[in-house]
Amino acid sequence: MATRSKIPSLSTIFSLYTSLSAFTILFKTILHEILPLKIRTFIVSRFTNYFSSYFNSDFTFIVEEKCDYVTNQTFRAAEVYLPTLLAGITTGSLLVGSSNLKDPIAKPKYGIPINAKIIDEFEGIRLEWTLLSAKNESLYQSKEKRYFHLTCKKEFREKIMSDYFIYIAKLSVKILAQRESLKIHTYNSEFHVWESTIFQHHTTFETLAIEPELKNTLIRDLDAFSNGKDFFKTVGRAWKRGYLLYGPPGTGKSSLVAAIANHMCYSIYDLQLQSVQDDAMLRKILTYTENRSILLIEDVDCGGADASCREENGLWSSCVEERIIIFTTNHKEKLDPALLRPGRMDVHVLMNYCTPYVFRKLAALYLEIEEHNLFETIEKMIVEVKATPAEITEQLMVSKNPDVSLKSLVEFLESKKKMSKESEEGAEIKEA
Ligand SMILES: Nc1ncnc2c1ncn2[C@@H]1O[C@H](COP(=O)(O)OP(=O)(O)OP(=O)(O)O)[C@@H](O)[C@H]1O
Repeated sequence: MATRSKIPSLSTIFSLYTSLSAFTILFKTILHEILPLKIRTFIVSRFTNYFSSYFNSDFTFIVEEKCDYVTNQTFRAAEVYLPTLLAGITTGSLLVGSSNLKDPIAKPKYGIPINAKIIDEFEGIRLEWTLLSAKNESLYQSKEKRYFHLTCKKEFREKIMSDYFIYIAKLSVKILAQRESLKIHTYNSEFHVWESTIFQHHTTFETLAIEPELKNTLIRDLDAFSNGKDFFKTVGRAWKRGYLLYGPPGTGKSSLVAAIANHMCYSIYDLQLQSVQDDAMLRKILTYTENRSILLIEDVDCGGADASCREENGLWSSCVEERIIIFTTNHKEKLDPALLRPGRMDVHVLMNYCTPYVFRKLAALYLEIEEHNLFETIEKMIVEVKATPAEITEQLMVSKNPDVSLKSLVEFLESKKKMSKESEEGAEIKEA
């Protein structure tokens, strides 16, 4: 009975509803008549925001492609890491492709499709990634802006911030170290951008003909650099290494750069110093390069020594890590002495004319032979005549038949010897 008496009668409910409706109409009228449109919109939006964030338990991180004008490393890590999750994705379609020019029948890799949701799980936390794209139209150009949304439950926000982003950054470094194709970036000074293409130079330390001591010293130096993060930190130096490769044209300086890139699995940024106008421009160009890469400045003697010295002054060391800089020159004697001072370029490498060892290595590579009855003659001539490895390889490629190509090489060396003798005699006559 007591329970029954608490239930309101139908007439009470009806009269309550009527008075409530009347109040709502009256309130709406007051709102419309008294409050201006701007204030009404403001009140409504504040209510909407409050209730939507109260009921929505999700949190979204926005990861843009650029951060403080440089490549956002979190974006880069996501770009490298997410394709590893795509094999199990349950969308109706997937982006696939292969950039492996060395192996045309290589299995294609997954790419990240725009707008597709990619689900990840980290320590039991469900995460949802989406790659988005927006067009940024300006007066002069239309640029595509890409960014990721990473959504998780609000309560995991701190965990994701402190652990998950570091986890994917570490994984991406590992993945990049195993990638099969490197890139070469060339600076386009007209549009102020680095243009990239697949790096196809197959030279390795195995196929580079250099003296064994030099090869072993270089490999040891590169490996020590690669494992030296803690050392560089302890001694308070930026984690970078500078190499100066010098020697006559055709002695393998560019081939050595390729061997270093392939050994380290680093991409190359090829910069023409002539296209750099001042320090500010150089700084900007360098901030758009990624770490674990080689900055290559070829023919540094050709009018850019000032800029190379500026660069050496360490202006970029603060913003990049794990970097190798390689300068090449055919004329070391023309370089600004400031660049050659101790502590500037860490390693100076002379790439010189062909030696008997280098010749044998080239014969093994190009003709697949270890011995031949012309070897002794050729070795003797190589000691007397200055011939570059590039000149020797040209002769070795004359024919697949070793008898033919080695004979051609002997003739080439004989004519070179004759020419140098004639020019020496000419010089003596002039002096007389
Ligand atoms: N040490 C070497 N081992 C194997 N091949 C070599 C070597 N040196 C030169 N070559 C061959 O000669 C070609 C030209 O050499 P490379 O471009 O590396 O010389 P370089 O010293 O960089 O010349 P430049 O100063 O003109 O740029 C290479 O593509 C390669 O085929």
